[in-house]
Amino acid sequence: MTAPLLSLDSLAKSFTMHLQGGLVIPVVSGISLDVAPGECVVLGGPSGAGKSSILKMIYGNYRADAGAIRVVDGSETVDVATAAPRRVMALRRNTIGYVSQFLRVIPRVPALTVVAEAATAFGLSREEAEARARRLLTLLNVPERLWSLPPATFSGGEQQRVNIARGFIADHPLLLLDEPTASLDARNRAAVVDLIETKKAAGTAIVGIFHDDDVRERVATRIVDVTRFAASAA
Ligand SMILES: Nc1ncnc2c1ncn2[C@@H]1O[C@H](COP(=O)(O)OP(=O)(O)OP(=O)(O)O)[C@@H](O)[C@H]1O
Repeated sequence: MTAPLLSLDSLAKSFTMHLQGGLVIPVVSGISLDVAPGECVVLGGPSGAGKSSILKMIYGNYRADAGAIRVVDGSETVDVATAAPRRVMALRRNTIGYVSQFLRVIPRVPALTVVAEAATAFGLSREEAEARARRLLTLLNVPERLWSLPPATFSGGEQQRVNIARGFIADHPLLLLDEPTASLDARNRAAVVDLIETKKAAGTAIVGIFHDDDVRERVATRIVDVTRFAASAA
């Protein structure tokens, strides 16, 4: 088997509610999972099982309570669980892409620039970035008349497609997808499935959450039910 790009080792997460007298809510524990280049591992399980929390730990948004999150970054391996914030920021720039369920709207910046900026931040030239942005917005059926407008007034589905274009434009070796197809119609879901297949074929390692069964079945190389990592209250 190809060496993993991402390795979760005995990872655990609970939340401490400081305003509730320090109440501890255990979420997941003992997560060990390897993801190789070209694989798409889908996290399954019911609402509240901890799927998004796992993605947020890998991206460094949530701190892990225990365990390691090893990510291969060029010739180095970085443990996100213990890395300094500056190292995590560099990982996000070069190695880990993340598509959340909603676009964080940036005021006054046109949609084409919102998308292209993710590629220039990754190190591509402005020309290449804009060419890729145009191609992706076309593939995702975002009408050209919208490209020069800021996405603040776009519909939910249009904003989400700008968000997906932004997440897919660079060549990050690891891509985290948190329900990217949630607000899309069948045609655009199919466009996202095609984009995921292209990334897999290019050797990107993907960890994703998809509520649509048809999308999940089409893109998953493996489905991991996270309820098997359910943590119990101490
Ligand atoms: N920042 C937070 N503070 C407190 N509790 C949180 C926080 N984030 C998540 N939780 C709790 O952790 C549990 C897991 O949430 P998470 O969002 O990871 O689940 P999920 O499996 O992705 O659910 P869904 O499918 O509904 O999105 C939930 O009980 C949630 O309330």
